[in-house]
Amino acid sequence: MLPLNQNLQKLFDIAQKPVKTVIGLMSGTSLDGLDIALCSFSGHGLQTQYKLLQFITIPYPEGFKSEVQQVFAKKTVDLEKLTLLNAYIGSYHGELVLQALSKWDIAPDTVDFIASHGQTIYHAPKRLHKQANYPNATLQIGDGDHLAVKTGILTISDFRQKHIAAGGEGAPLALYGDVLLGHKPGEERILLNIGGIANLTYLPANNDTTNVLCTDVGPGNTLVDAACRRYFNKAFDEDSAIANSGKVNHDLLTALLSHPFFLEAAPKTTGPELFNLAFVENAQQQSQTKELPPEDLVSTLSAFTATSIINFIKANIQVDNLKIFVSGGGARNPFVITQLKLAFENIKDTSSLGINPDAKEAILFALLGNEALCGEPIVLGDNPKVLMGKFSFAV
Ligand SMILES: Nc1ncnc2c1ncn2[C@@H]1O[C@H](COP(=O)(O)OP(=O)(O)OP(=O)(O)O)[C@@H](O)[C@H]1O
Ligand SMILES: CC(=O)N[C@H]1[C@@H]2OC[C@@H](O2)[C@@H](O)[C@@H]1O[C@H](C)C(=O)O
Repeated sequence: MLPLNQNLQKLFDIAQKPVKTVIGLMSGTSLDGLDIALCSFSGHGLQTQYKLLQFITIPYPEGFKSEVQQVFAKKTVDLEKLTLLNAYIGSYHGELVLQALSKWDIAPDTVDFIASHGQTIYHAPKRLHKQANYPNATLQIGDGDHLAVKTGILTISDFRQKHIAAGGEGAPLALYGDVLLGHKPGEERILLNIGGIANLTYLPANNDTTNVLCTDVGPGNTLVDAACRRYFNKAFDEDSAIANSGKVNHDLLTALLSHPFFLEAAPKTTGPELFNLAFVENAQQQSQTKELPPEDLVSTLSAFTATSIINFIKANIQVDNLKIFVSGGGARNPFVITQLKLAFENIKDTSSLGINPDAKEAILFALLGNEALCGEPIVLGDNPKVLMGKFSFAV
């Protein structure tokens, strides 16, 4: 037999290791920074065991955010800018990984692989683009080859395309991690992530994976963040200070909740391509609330986030003794969490499951990378039965 080339040999050797050291990277729709989770993994599938060894979010500088904003969720963009950002973000994320490793005093060559989500630039499920001849589509940039070459570490990236190729919408991928790490027989659980967009996974007590449901439910923080940027020159509503200083306008709230997205059957996905300030202005026009004071707008948008989550769960997951575990930056938004607590008895953040709520999505990508390298496709109802991710070698 011919020897494997060095890249394939390395891949084979890593796949055989009983314990792997993995970096999971997530750069979400909030554009707040890069989440870096250093984990160790052993096993795969339902036997997966992981430990979070280190976690950091490295905030993006304002200059970087505004560059990305130029192409983010925009129908029309400067194609040169997009091309430049694809290479730049890959290499920049590589630099941030090296910074984090140096801070933790960990040598890059002790990391087996990086699993990188990249930066979503445009999410276009058919429900949004409505062009019969085109499939579901999504675009994440920050090419894995640049990360691999910059860090010298094998990189797995671009996880969402296979999900679409196999019939999905490319999201939410949380399902795969939530089933492997968050399921407990005998307990009705929801794992709710409130990031830029809110999504949830329902894990039934009877262990029936055909009944697992994972879907986006509506805006998480994206509208509140956008209103804070426009009216208060702030990146977000820290500790709900603005929302708590305003009043919820119920006419506007009703108009926001009347969007057909909320009546569509789950699973479904969405993004800031739909939930943006133009959508809010349209609802303000419908409800004749264009003159609303900005703090009332932030209150109403915060109530919109909470109410759309509450409505979805009440309409779709009618089970007794439901336990809800929240993650994502929205878990730190007191206004939203207070409303959720009024609606549901049993709600905590995912740290009570031993899962760091800020790190959960970065851990998810580390886990998906582990599956890509040494897992088997698993059956989860009608969800695509695939292993996702593309391999980039450092040499
Ligand atoms: N102290 C706080 N008070 C209020 N809101 C907060 C606080 N801390 C974080 N947030 C919210 O959380 C957001 C960041 O959330 P997160 O990092 O989960 O988003 P993301 O990973 O970009 O999202 P997605 O899962 O949609 O890709 C901030 O933009 C802000 O809206
Ligand atoms: C296309 C895209 O980037 N979607 C994100 C976004 O952020 C939250 C929600 O919308 C979710 O569907 C998804 O991310 C998580 C990690 C997921 O796929 O589970």
